[in-house]
Amino acid sequence: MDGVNATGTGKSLYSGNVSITTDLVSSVYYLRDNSRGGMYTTNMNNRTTGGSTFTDADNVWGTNTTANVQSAGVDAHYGAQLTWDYYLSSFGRRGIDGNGFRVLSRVHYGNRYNNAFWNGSSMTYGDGDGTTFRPLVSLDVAGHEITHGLTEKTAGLIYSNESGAANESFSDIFGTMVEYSSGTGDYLIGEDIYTPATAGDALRNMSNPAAEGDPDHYSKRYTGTGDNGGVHINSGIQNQVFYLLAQGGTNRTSGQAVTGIGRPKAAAIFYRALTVYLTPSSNFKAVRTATLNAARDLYGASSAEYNATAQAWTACGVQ
Ligand SMILES: Cc1cccc(C(=O)O)c1OC(=O)C1CC1
Ligand SMILES: [Ca+2]
Ligand SMILES: [Zn+2]
Repeated sequence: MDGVNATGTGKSLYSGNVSITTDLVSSVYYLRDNSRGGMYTTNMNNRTTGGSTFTDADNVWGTNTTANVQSAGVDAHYGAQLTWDYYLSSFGRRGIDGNGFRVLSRVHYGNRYNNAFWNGSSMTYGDGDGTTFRPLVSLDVAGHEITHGLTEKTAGLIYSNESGAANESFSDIFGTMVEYSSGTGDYLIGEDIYTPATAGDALRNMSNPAAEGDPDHYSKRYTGTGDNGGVHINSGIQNQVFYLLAQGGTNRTSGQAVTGIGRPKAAAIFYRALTVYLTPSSNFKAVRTATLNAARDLYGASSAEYNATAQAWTACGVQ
């Protein structure tokens, strides 16, 4: 039944008080957004099956604390909303499939569950155990998980070894872009959710991957079999390429400098590479080629943007 779009007030865990689009049906508000493909957010009640769409009587949701189960629902719903808006306003893409794909966000999954994942049709967020993780619903995580869906529906990068590390990096890149779209951002991944007792750390660091134990240069890549061949480790190489291309700077391993072109242009190059050129088995060399093709298409073969793209990959050891 089509309800009436309403603007609710969401008291989130990590983004303060935010406006969220909700659905009014017979005097009850639902955490559903008919203006964005019908995306909706459910409460899993700390189980791993079932779940029901959050409802509310007065369209004011959560209390900015975990004491109210709606708070995490607000973050997940807001994160999905910002991710939809980012891809639509930046690239004209309506949803992860370009055809208004209806995103489901599931929160309070499992018991003290230290994970967040995309399962092919929905994002799922655990509450964390309170020591390693707080509820995993921050903006960069929402953007990260939903981008796994976009990657699945475009390049389909196989989730192991270098194609898997590229897959992970695209999710970190666009999770970060979604976070910045909120008005404030950083090049840390999961800083709001990771180890609440330790300030300043994160799951990953794009400006200095080594700060979280990941490589910033191809010569330092992990070649073992853990983590599906290091998908969350070697992502640091491509994350560093993006950071240097966007912001400019010098790679700590090679000492090579890169002239930055700004986040929007760097994101446009990586988005076009992902959605036009890459294939399931693409490795870092193929991503370099794809981003050069994208930069040529967007800015010209001898443009500053093209040259900076080549410079960034070279600085990180991918020729
Ligand atoms: C916490 C976690 C564990 C395992 C896989 C992922 C995954 O989605 O790759 C994961 O979530 C993240 O990396 C998000 C970005 C913080
Ligand atoms: Ca961040
Ligand atoms: Zn991921």
